[in-house]
Amino acid sequence: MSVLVTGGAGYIGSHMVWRLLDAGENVVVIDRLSTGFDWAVPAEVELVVGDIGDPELVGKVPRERGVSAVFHFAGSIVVPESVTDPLGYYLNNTVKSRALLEACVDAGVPHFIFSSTAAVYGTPETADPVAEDAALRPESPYGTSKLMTETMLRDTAAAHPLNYACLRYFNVAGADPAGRTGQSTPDATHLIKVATQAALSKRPYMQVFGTDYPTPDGTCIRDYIHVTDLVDAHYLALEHLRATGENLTANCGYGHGHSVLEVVDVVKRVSGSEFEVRMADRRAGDAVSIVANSDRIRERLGWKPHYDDLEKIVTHALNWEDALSRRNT
Ligand SMILES: NC(=O)c1ccc[n+]([C@@H]2O[C@H](COP(=O)([O-])OP(=O)(O)OC[C@H]3O[C@@H](n4cnc5c(N)ncnc54)[C@H](O)[C@@H]3O)[C@@H](O)[C@H]2O)c1
Ligand SMILES: O=c1ccn([C@@H]2O[C@H](COP(=O)(O)OP(=O)(O)O[C@H]3O[C@H](CO)[C@@H](O)[C@H](O)[C@H]3O)[C@@H](O)[C@H]2O)c(=O)[nH]1
Repeated sequence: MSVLVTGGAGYIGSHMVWRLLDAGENVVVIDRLSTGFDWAVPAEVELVVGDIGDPELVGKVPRERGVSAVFHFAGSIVVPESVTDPLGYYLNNTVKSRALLEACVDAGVPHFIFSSTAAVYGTPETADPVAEDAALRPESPYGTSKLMTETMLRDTAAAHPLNYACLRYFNVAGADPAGRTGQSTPDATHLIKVATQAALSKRPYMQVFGTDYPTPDGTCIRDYIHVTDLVDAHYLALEHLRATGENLTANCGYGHGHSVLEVVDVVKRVSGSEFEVRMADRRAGDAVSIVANSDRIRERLGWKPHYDDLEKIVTHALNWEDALSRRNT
């Protein structure tokens, strides 16, 4: 039997692949390599280059490889891009997830673990950490495209012998502490990635989007979760589905946040680089503050994070960014 990882050549998916290998699982990856890299997939893992929306491909792989669980990471992930290209996002994140799900039902795959997002909540009503039963009011086509897949999963699991976990990630950052993989997309827009690139002079400067928010230092607050703790949560979710068959929707975050300026300060301190930071206007669509209530994942899965420390997250991100420079030259 094997475990299928869609998007396994991407940032989070490649960490999942290593986590599964570390646990002794057989792994197969489907990735079309739009933002992922073939070299990010370990040599011992079969990489099927193709699209999860291709019914022939997704019809074949689960049957031929005896797939007993799917981790579904493949998708489009840039919130502002989804605003200008909503149909592209509904196609890649919703329509193609439907094709994959149908193939899983047809092949009798019992367990499905889905990459959802904090963007399903939109801007929370209060500054308190947001729990899973909060109102679901996505503010972008990206968030809606993910919520629609959550809904498809719920309804499919009610009708077929398939169970699922929807894991709603907050801000994923950092890299494999052993240096085996990391965030490799050169034009990624995520704060910690951008700041580490500025620290290593891969960018001439970075910008802080908005300094007049109603927060202590005027910049937005996010809950940054180390990618290794995130993939640990995924593996626990798989064990939970295998053991209990109970569906689960859970936030993945630590339960406390950091402002943009705090992140920038930590990157400067850890890197020892005084890179230029320009204060800029607010970026469209940014929530002021969003932090996870993570009680459910801790209680139901017994999840205990090991890297709940911004300095460690930044250190690992910097180490990977540095290693990438050597790979690119
Ligand atoms: N990075 C974050 O902070 C974050 C937060 C919340 C949710 N997520 C979700 O996690 C998942 C992984 O994100 P990531 O940061 O690793 O992004 P990524 O872009 O690094 O990885 C996505 C992978 O999917 C592949 N892919 C995209 N569309 C595909 C398709 N139609 N068929 C086959 N392969 C396809 C890409 O080539 C890439 O390798 C996404 O679903 C994203 O929405 C990410
Ligand atoms: O160069 C930069 C990049 C970001 N930011 C700010 O940093 C914060 C975090 O931004 P970013 O790292 O782009 O993440 P988010 O926009 O919060 O979105 C991420 O986190 C969401 C979950 O919270 C996921 O759904 C998304 O896929 C993922 O991109 C925001 O206030 C940004 O305005 C800057 O000031 N300068």
